[in-house]
Amino acid sequence: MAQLSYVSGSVGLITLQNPPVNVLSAATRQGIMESMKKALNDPKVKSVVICGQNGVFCAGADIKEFGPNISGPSIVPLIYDIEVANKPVVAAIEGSALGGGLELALTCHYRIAHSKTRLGLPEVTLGLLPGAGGTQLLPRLIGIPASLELITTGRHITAAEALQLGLVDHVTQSDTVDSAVKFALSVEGEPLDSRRISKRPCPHLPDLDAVFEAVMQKVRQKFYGAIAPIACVQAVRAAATLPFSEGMKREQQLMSTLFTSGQARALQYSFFAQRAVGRWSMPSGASWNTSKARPVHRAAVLGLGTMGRGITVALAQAGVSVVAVEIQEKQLNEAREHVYATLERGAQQSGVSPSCANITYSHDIQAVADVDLVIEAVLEDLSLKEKVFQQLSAICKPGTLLCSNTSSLDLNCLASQTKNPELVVGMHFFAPAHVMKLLEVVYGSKSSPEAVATAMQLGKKMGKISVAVGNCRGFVGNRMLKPYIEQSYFLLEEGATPELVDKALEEFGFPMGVFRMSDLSGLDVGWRVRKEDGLAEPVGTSGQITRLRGGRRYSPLGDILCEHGRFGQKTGLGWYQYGRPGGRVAKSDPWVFNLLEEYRARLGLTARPIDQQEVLERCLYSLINEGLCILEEGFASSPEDIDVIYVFGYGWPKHRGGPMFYASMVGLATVLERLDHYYRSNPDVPSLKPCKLLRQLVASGSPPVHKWKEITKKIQNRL
Ligand SMILES: CC(C)(COP(=O)(O)OP(=O)(O)OC[C@H]1O[C@@H](n2cnc3c(N)ncnc32)[C@H](O)[C@@H]1OP(=O)(O)O)[C@@H](O)C(=O)NCCC(=O)NCCSC(=O)/C=C/CCCCCCCCCCCCC(=O)O
Repeated sequence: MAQLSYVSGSVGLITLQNPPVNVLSAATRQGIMESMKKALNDPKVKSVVICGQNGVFCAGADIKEFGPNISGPSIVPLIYDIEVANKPVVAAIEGSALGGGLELALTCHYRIAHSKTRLGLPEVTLGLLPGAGGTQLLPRLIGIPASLELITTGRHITAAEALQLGLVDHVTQSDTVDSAVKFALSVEGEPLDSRRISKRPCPHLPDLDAVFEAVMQKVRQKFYGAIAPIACVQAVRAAATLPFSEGMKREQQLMSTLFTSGQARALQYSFFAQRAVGRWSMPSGASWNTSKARPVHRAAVLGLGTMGRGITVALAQAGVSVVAVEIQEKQLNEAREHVYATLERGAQQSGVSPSCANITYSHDIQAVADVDLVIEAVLEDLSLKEKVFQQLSAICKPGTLLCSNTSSLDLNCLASQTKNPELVVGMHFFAPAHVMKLLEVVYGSKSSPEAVATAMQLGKKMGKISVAVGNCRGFVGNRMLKPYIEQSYFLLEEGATPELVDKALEEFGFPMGVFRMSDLSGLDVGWRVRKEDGLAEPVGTSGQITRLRGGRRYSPLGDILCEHGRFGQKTGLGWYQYGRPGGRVAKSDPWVFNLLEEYRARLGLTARPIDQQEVLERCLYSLINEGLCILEEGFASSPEDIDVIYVFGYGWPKHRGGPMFYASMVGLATVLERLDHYYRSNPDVPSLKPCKLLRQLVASGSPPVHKWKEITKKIQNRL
């Protein structure tokens, strides 16, 4: 797992060999230790170069090994043997140097990086801190402010930025190992004391207390509820105030607390879940490793409203040539300007040139005739979309993939309008489409595996985390949102306020509670759907209110707000007041309190005290229950799919893993017991009725999330 060879007469070359990304698993650590010992004891060796096989230096500790019993040599003493070595050690960094990989490089006396390398200390994103000395070494090398920023965000940086910060000594465009070997030869025999970072003092920072206080406040706000960023700040503070050995002890202390935390488990689960969703499968058995994606060189976006514009930007930024079509001239011109400005801004931020040259605009749908793939993003109206799909099917060259950005309509209806329904899939983006990471790739009953593979691959190219899901109402994300929102309305009827419900959810870790979120996305969207479903009927001021519709409890509160023109932020009024249309700052609105009181009085409902626990249980457990139904019915193929959708599309707090992981942390038996309890007192609310899969999982001893598939398969086989 690490090999010593000899080059250029006097250089010992240690190569990490643990594909694909040379993580520091037990055998690799053992290999480094033995190779280092051999090289240092060999009088022929005057310098050492450490590199990684296959163009990757090292992605850090092996996360799969984390747990109560880590075997093999400990990482900290191992890499510090490198710093104390009496022969110069040079890190030849290419590909990635992350976490423990970067810490390994920091204990080397010199660092040469290839220009395409990414470096960083991303441990915070795994619920940890850089626990192999990173919090003590980095501030001594690049100073406190830059270290705080890198360590608390876990951001990966380019070699150019690393050079600017003083994190690496040289950046090369040519062969990294060759450059490092030449460099090692040039420094043989030179004194090493000044090269040992642990021996350096931390650069002085005036107003130390004020700097740390400000960073701590920022971190608490930005990563609400997460403990790792706070521990990171505390550890860096130790570097600034304590001698190295004391700082190391503090780092280890803080690391021990994080290492066994539920948050670390959740974040590490999420790391692997993000990768697992790429290994998609369909109920037919087709999957990622049996289906070949087609190349997409040229794509079209049809409809340049908010979503269409974001999708155009995302495609252009991914280097795909785009034909952007909008039939309304005014909207087309506005879109062109908007897309241009967004690309310019993005280019300024990332330091690359904008990709405007990749886009052509047209108001004629015929312009899509020779593209490889179309993404339709016209208004969310079934008959309009059906017409568009008929046209696309007639215009596009044979084999063009036809995708819809619908968030709720039946994909099979759209596919049935085309000559080749196997070429139709959903690509459900989230607003803003060029920013949000999530993409639901929806397969209909006739979608071909090749079409799914192509949409998944295009999503990856656009930097999205793509999840393949089945074609049920609302797909996965929005379907689960329905019972969550429904419960929040029922809670208002029973005595809660929007503020109380939102506070509970925001303290749980959502960036916005359900009511603030609804105000942001627009209350009229759901209202239109409910009207189409025949649920929302005008109430008026003196009309009768029926709470039982379609055989189940229904709350018309959202409809009443819409009847008063309160569509949320865009109208300046919704569940809160915003001062003006488009305002962002939510303020409590006495109008809403009065409405709730009058509403309860009209229905003879008595307000009762509701606590945060009840809000969380009812909103979250009903959402979890719906997720389990989706798994049971096979519209998502694994709990990881659902969790990734919720974390990356719906603001579920990352450090809680996702709804399925959270349920397993709370205890499936507890979730079942609470749902049973609430369903008993609300038998007209079917979303509170625990689903079969939940009962089955509990009956099987509540296995961990990665074992649920065995049980879902059994249920599906019986259906
Ligand atoms: C950028 C990447 C490196 C590469 O990206 P890409 O090319 O897209 O490839 P991927 O698909 O992402 O990855 C390929 C496969 O490799 C797997 N992988 C990647 N990284 C790791 C890893 N670090 N560990 C394990 N596996 C990894 C990945 O899953 C893929 O496989 P598969 O498809 O899933 O099968 C990108 O991969 C990336 O960003 N990787 C993560 C980098 C990272 O986060 N590194 C930091 C790791 S944590 C670390 O380094 C910590 C260091 C300090 C260690 C100190 C340890 C002390 C422990 C003791 C603490 C005391 C406890 C006391 C307890 C008590 O008191 O009891």
